[in-house]
Amino acid sequence: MIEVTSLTKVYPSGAGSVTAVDDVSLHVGTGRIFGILGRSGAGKTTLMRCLTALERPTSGQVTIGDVELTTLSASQLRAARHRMGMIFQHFNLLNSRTAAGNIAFPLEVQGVPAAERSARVAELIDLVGLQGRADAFPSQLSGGQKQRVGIARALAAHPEVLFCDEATSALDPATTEQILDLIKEINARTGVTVVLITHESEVVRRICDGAALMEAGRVVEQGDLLDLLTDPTSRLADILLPVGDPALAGVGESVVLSFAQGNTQEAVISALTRRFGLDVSIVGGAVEAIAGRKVGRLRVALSHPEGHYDRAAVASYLAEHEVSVQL
Ligand SMILES: Nc1ncnc2c1ncn2[C@@H]1O[C@H](COP(=O)(O)OP(=O)(O)OP(=O)(O)O)[C@@H](O)[C@H]1O
Repeated sequence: MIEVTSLTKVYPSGAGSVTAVDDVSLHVGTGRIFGILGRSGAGKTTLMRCLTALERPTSGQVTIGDVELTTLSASQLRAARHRMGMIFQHFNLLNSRTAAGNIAFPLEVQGVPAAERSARVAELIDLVGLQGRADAFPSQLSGGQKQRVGIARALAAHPEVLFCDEATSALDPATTEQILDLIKEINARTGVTVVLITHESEVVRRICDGAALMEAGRVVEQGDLLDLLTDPTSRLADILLPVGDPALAGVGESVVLSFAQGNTQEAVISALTRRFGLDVSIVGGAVEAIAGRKVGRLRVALSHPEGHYDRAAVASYLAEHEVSVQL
């Protein structure tokens, strides 16, 4: 479990200061895959550096498991960091060491005996799908293979949390998918909690079960991904499953219908026409398999020949059919 409480990080800047992280509170349950999405400059890297104790916050607390990082001494912090794995956008491998040598490195630093180290490295090579490449140097590996080495190295000491800092931003779309799927598989097999910071909505859509949206140093939304995606007012939902500009609605009232269920949405749309006499035109829509469910958002323009309709009845009919809407 990760608990962040009122975390603020202020950097001095020229004559003034920059608040890179501004009063952020976050909760990430054990074993979850949690994505922190934000544009460049939103404060993601600074937040990640505070979570991994590479940076001391100006104020606030970070608790990982049962350890409150902000109260630890330098040596206690080093020990706490052994319980965290990190992977990076540019892999940060040692070019003079083979894949196996890179994976073994943190175990050497921690003084793990040679025989135990080689057994663990062999296990990790298998886990990340690098069979046959253990003796290759980073310069002989593709970007995706380098990130597999990075993941294996991060997992070497059995961390409680795997932190991923823009881990797929340097990879092409197909390799990105493979690496994300690998992270998801590792989470399922080992139960390691995963925290990803990213500016790519695909990362959150593909593997996360929880997410936060960061803007100008603040977390403006956070929670269970399915709850956010089925909340018609969610900004994160608009980013992850965009459904078109309300201005394109033309005649009628533009509303978003959100659902996380089977194929009943077509029936719901026709019921709006049959039962309530509404004209419904579809402006835009997106349906994706997210967190193991089929999740959809649909922007429709609603109008009624008489100019008004029973909004409460429509809202409760939709709610009965597990379709969320804000009317
Ligand atoms: N060491 C520092 N000194 C001064 N200002 C900093 C420092 N590190 C970050 N900042 C400022 O804090 C803000 C947030 O930066 P941060 O790198 O955390 O954002 P980000 O969301 O990770 O962006 P990017 O994806 O571009 O790295 C920015 O305005 C940045 O200029």
